[in-house]
Amino acid sequence: MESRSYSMTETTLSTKMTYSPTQRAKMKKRGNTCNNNQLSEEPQVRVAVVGESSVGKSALSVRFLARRFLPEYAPAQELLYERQVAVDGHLIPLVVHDTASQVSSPSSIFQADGVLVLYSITNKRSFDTAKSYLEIIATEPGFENLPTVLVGHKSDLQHLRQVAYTHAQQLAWDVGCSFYEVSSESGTESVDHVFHTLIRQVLASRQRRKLSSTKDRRQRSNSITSTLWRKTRAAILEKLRRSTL
Ligand SMILES: Nc1nc2c(ncn2[C@@H]2O[C@H](COP(=O)(O)OP(=O)(O)OP(=O)(O)O)[C@@H](O)[C@H]2O)c(=O)[nH]1
Repeated sequence: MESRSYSMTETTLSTKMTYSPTQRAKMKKRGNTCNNNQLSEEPQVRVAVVGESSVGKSALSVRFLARRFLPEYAPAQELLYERQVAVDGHLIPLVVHDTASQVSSPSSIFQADGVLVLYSITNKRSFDTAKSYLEIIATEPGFENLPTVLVGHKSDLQHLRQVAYTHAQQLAWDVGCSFYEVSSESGTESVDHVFHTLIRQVLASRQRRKLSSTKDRRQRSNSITSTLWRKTRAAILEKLRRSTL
């Protein structure tokens, strides 16, 4: 795989962000914690953006990370973007993998903590491809409970719509993932919402795993304690029995 890590200073992607007063005010408005010192550092979150060619994977990634629209279509090789983002008081080192993967070998998904499955609402075939990705995520071993969001992209092109909203909604419902229609052309808000939703799902899933492993440890330790207690009790009873002989 050819991949590049962009640096924010060169291409406005990938840096450790510190926030200006204006940015902090905006983050506060969006519900994010606004003080760098109050943000808790989290482990890296890796997001794979998958979907058929030309559905707008690069446009969506760049809209979220660099707040601008890519009007030109330049078929891209795989790219990795790195940046820190603030979500709900957590400072997340985010890696966005703008993929060129084939549905038949979705290796990028194996390395991801969460997946955005894109199709264009103007292209029925891209919806079928998205469906194939969702089927793989739902059925392949190793992808159990992988946080996933289905994204109907280019929602500004309503007059060219080929995929009904309700059709996609039903698919998302069937496989148990979130679903949004968004446009990278129209602005940042809906695109932010998609990424933030996925990041929240990744954090929640990590939290669940942590809790269940703590529960397992506690159960194991309880069973060790009760075995020890049974042995100690037996030893005491034996001592008492001997002393009364
Ligand atoms: N109208 C509209 N056009 C969009 C939108 N998102 C992307 N495009 C356009 O769709 C074309 C393809 O976008 P890309 O981001 O290059 O698509 P891609 O999925 O990365 O394509 P590959 O690199 O071939 O995989 C570009 O001309 C974009 O400007 C959108 O939300 N609305």
